[in-house]
Amino acid sequence: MIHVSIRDLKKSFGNTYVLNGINLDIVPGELFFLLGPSGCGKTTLLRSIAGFYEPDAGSIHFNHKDVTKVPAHKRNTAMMFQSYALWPHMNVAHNVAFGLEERKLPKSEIEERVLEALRIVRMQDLATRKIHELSGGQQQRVALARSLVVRPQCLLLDEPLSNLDAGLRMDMRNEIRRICKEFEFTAIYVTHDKKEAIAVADRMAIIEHGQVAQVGTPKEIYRRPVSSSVASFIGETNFLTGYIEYTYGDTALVSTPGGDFEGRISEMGWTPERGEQATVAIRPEAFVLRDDPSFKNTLPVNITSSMYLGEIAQYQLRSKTGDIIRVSELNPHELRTASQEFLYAHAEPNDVVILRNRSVQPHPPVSAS
Ligand SMILES: Nc1ncnc2c1ncn2[C@@H]1O[C@H](COP(=O)(O)OP(=O)(O)OP(=O)(O)O)[C@@H](O)[C@H]1O
Repeated sequence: MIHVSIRDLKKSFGNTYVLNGINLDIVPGELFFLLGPSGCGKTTLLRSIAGFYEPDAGSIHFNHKDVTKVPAHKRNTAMMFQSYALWPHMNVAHNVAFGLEERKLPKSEIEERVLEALRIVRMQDLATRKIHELSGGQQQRVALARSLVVRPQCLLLDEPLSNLDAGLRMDMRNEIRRICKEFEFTAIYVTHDKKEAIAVADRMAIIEHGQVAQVGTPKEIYRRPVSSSVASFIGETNFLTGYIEYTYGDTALVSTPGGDFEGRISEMGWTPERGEQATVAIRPEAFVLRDDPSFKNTLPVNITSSMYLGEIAQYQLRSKTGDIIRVSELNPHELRTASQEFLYAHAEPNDVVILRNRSVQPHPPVSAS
């Protein structure tokens, strides 16, 4: 198990910085996810950790040892790619053994380690099968065994499940978590699948424009995002803008044109001042539709469209001031239909996040000059 420490990491291609000062600590035995929009630099960061790219600036330490300039084959990491590129003409065991044979290890040790890796992924009974005789999920397991056979200190996974269908993905993500936890790997996992990350990660980093926007457990990031971009990246969110009325502890009240909302302040160390602009973020499932206007934290709305989807009902609503609000109602007994009459969309303060308003910057390429 290793501790991976990344400091001020920068990497450019041509004159554009793709990693723009990454700082991260991944603790021993942690299953850590890198998540973010396409092109934000996730794969570049993973490849830098593997040693395939040398950064322009900054450092990478494994257990306090500086590996920034150590070549990939001496880092004791194993990387599993999106396309798992197995050799079709070789059988399972031979595919797994290949990396060890290249390293010229003794035959008996290779056999022992291949068997151990196949046991971990529960493929020991299919060791002599040809790759083309395996299902997609079984091929995936062979690719994982091939990564594990080198006994890496750190397992790096780049979209490892993107070639699998939905059912297999679910099985394999649970399997990857089981293996990482049982054998105490430090693992760094890149995906753009938010549900996969929320279900499997111990912690995750949201990367935006080559920088870390937020680090936390899936619950922390889902329930207390630090910005509107993180909030909307990780799940659907309603935003209302307004002004701070008052603050106490980690709670603030924001007055929006449609109604007042009390909620939790998104960022540690930010003490909003009265009159400061702020944004209220509320997930669709955090709203409850009521006929009674007497609740606090409520927005008068009318329904513009509604859809029954079995386990949930989805509503699109319009507030008096024209804001479009989306609400999901779990286990709906009846579907409310579009009407001109006002209902009241209520959210508990604990489910409301108060975000600091920052001027939203479009993302120009950052010059590496
Ligand atoms: N070898 C390279 N040469 C030039 N540009 C590159 C290279 N590798 C990546 N890039 C660029 O760097 C940016 C980040 O790429 P990267 O693959 O790290 O993003 P990502 O977050 O993994 O994206 P995705 O989710 O789409 O896989 C992209 O604009 C990409 O085109």
